[in-house]
Amino acid sequence: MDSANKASFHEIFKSENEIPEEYKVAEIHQRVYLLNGELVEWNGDVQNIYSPVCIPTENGLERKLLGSIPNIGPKEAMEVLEACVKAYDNGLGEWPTMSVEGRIKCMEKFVYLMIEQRDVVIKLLMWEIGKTLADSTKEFDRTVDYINQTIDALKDLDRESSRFQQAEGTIAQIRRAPLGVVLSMGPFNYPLNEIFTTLIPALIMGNTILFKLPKHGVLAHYPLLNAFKEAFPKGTVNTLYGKGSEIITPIMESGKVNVLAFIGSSKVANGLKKLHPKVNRLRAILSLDAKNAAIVTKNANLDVAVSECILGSLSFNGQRCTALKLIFVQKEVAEEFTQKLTAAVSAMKAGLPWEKDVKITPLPEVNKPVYLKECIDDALAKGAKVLNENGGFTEESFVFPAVVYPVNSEMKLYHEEQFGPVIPVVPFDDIEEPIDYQVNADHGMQVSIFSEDPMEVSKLIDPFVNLVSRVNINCQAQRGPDVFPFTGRKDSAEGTLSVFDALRSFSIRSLVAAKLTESNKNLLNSIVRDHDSNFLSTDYLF
Ligand SMILES: NC(=O)C1=CN([C@@H]2O[C@H](COP(=O)(O)OP(=O)(O)OC[C@H]3O[C@@H](n4cnc5c(N)ncnc54)[C@H](OP(=O)(O)O)[C@@H]3O)[C@@H](O)[C@H]2O)C=CC1
Ligand SMILES: O=C(O)[C@H](O)COP(=O)(O)O
Repeated sequence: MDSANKASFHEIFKSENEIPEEYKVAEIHQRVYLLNGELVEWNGDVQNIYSPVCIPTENGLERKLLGSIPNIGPKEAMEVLEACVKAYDNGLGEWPTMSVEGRIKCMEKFVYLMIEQRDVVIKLLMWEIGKTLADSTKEFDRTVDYINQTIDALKDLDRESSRFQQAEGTIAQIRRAPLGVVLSMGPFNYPLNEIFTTLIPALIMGNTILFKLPKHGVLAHYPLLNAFKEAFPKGTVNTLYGKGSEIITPIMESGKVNVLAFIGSSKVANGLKKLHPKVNRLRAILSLDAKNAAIVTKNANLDVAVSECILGSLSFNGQRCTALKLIFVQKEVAEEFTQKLTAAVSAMKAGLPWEKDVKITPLPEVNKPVYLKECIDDALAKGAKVLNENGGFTEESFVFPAVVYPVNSEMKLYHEEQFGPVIPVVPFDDIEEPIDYQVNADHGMQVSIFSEDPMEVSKLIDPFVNLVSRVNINCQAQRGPDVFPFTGRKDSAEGTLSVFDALRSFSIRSLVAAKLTESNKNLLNSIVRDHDSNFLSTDYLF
């Protein structure tokens, strides 16, 4: 890389006085955690939280200190678990027995209090994980929408379970009952949204929750602690802060967690599952790693393919499980495609999260720049090139995206989930090659097919529908809309999330059944009206 190009990236990190006042945040030194409805004070060990945004100092670039959080130990972690177990009380606690209407009211109060914290949470997301202003705002608003959609979906579900079914002389009402104590954990790339995609449906179905936040993104939750405390009964929601390996291990080993709701890497998820002494009693709802491929055939509209592959590969610097992490391009169009791709990547603006039009921002994971360099060097040593001039340029936490070509199955970039701003491009002759990749991959989440030929598209859909859980046609891979099912095959997922699926995943269908006689009909009719007296449907079977 020549020094003129490097110089243009030195401007990325600004001194504190160059940061606009409206985007500055005060340090947060959190000394409380939520236990049994109280914000319990913590005077022990703490963990410092740093931003991926660096500040130039006399000693060079340094990650800005954002604050600190309690490092609670195993003893306190077990108290948090016990509060949760007690609040559930074998299904007899205040929360699991509360009417659906009552739970919805609590959730509505929570959303109201959450929205009051919108601006500060968005600012913290930018500082803690380096997400752009547009994407941080989207993460917050999407989370609020998700909660509201969940409330609506629960109303529909409750209406459904107010009805009776009858077959073979038996009549039954199918109720949705909670599962128990849910441990919810999530990754750093959507620290707010991902935790809430399990915590909210689990909670509203009557389970009690303890949750552990990722170390990048934990402070963005601090303004919401009070909302949890105010909105829900004691012990219903409890928080864990500290080193995952120290505090989660005893919790899992206790056997008192009924549901592990985990979004993150399969390595950590599988390790946690194994700790449960009776793993058959543990329900696991997991959303895990993926290496989604794009397939650009000779019949693709290359402009569409390039713009969607860039969105897919580089939104939030490629740090999404749904990101496109390997691009197959048919040899006939490989040169034109890579030229267009390289030009578009080179034109992307790098900078700090709140700056206008910025798409490429600093990365939170301290070791990520070194790991990405290893992957790129491995490919270079095996015959690939970085096509764009500044590709892979690194300055402390910042890495400019690299288009690497031609990548093959001997290289790390072909197999490993880079989860960062590197686009490996694989030329292919025969369409069987990307299919083989998917057959042999450990993951099976999504694929994106780019072609304008209906016959070709139709021929490709069938194998891929059976290899992954979503086939995208002429568009990038993504989780949304959140009402669509979100899952994966092989190491990519266990269970399904979405506004509707999650309510079902965090509950069990529990029957109230009776012989179909005239007197039972009358009895059940009056029971269902009682159960439903202050809520919803009057649309009964009889
Ligand atoms: N399918 C999906 O929906 C998504 C999947 N992902 C996947 O997540 C990964 C990236 O996220 P990342 O945050 O690095 O995932 P990790 O699996 O490293 O972390 C997820 C959570 O587990 C905690 N944790 C990590 N190690 C341990 C341990 N030994 N014991 C207990 N808890 C632990 C983390 O806490 P701490 O931060 O404190 O270490 C964090 O809260 C990628 O593989 C990506 O594909 C990401 C987003 C969505
Ligand atoms: O965390 C992730 O990577 C998400 O599940 C991806 O969500 P998105 O496709 O909406 O960005």
